Amino acid sequence: MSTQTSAPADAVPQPLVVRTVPLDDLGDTATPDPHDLLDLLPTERPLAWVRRGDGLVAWGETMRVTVTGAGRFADAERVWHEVLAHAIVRDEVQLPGTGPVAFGSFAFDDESPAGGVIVVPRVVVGRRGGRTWLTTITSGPRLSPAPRLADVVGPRVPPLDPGGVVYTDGAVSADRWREVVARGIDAIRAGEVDKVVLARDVQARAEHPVDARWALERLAVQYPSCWTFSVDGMVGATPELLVRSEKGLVTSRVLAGTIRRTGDDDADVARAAILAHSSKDLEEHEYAVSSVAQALEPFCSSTNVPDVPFVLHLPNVLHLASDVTGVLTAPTGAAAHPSSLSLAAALHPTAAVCGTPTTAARELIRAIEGMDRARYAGPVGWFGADGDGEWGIALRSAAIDPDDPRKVRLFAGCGVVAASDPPAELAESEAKLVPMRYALGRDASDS
Ligand SMILES: C=C(O[C@@H]1C=C(C(=O)O)C=C[C@H]1O)C(=O)O
Repeated sequence: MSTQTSAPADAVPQPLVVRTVPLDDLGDTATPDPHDLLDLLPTERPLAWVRRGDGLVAWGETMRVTVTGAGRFADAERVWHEVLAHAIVRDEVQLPGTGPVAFGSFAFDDESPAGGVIVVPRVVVGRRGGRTWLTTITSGPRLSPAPRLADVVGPRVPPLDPGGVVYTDGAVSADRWREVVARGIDAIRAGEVDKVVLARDVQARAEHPVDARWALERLAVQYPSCWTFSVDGMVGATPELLVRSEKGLVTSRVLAGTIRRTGDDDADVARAAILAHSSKDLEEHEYAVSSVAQALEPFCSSTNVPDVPFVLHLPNVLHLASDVTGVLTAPTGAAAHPSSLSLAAALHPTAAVCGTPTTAARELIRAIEGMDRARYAGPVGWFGADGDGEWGIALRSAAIDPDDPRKVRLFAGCGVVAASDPPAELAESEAKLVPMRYALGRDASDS
């Protein structure tokens, strides 16, 4: 386990200086458009967490903390608290996402060299429920003057078109991945696990370096009910919220159980009904919901777990979905309730992306999946000074290669139970690759 900061807390010569001011000149707040926020982003290292035009975009790096190992979440959180302890903050808006903010992305597996990162940006622009704000985070001896958007936003450079994209096999070819799924089913039948989530990657090579903003804009428009994110080269639009923690209330959107859409609305209504009654999918879903409910329980005075899932309609697939909620309480002996990142650490990996039981499923994934998931299926999101924040599961996502941004690794996985069928899972994984293929494409039908 190791922690590295580009500006370690004890070596930061000056405290963080954080100013949040209201912003009036950002689009029509009554009908938020994701472009209003995303259009502000520069090409270099854009940070984003947006949904239906609300959320946060950020750029610049005042501090970066890289972590590895099983303690990666706790290490990141410790450094964040150390830095905050000395921060000079004036927050004139006082909403979730105002004041100091850090974005993070963490590896799925404790043993992955991808580890994790939190980035404290230099500039954040946020919007929520018709209110918009600007935060600057610098370091210095005293409070800086109130920032103005015009001073911190560069000239708008439209997202760069990646050009033609060629797709090739990732670590495991599609054919061989069917065998991986078959091995997973054998392990379930042998009683090693009840459910395992198996994933694959696909390598994309674009004609030009991939500008994350190109993907973000396409994803935010096409997948408005998802959380469109960009943190340290990890880009995607996830439908699955690992945890949101806000003023003592915690929410998790659990997905598991999937059916592909046909493109025909009537047929899809019929498919939604099939999904809602499919015992195989309901079983997969139940494992995922129980894992979240059990992980939240020690931190909550009460939880609400829906009896039956609803069907979430996305352009590419339909999912069984449950919104689990809870009221946070301080665990015995602790003064405060845990931060959103600690909750994410406690929840991760849920059975929606790992399996049941967790340890055996993770071992099975290590043994048969044949790739390092890196930050795919790990927590991605942001948190603030009070620990509140939002962490999604990095699904429907891709990693832009930092050494060669023409290269992008796309990921997709599927929950496997005893009744699963390898060719059907392969087809489901293809459907889950559609959002990122679309994101790298060039016109509406490109996917
Ligand atoms: C693993 C992924 O998705 C997860 C698996 C699902 C399933 O198997 O039905 C559904 C949603 C996600 O929890 C992915 O998109 O890569």
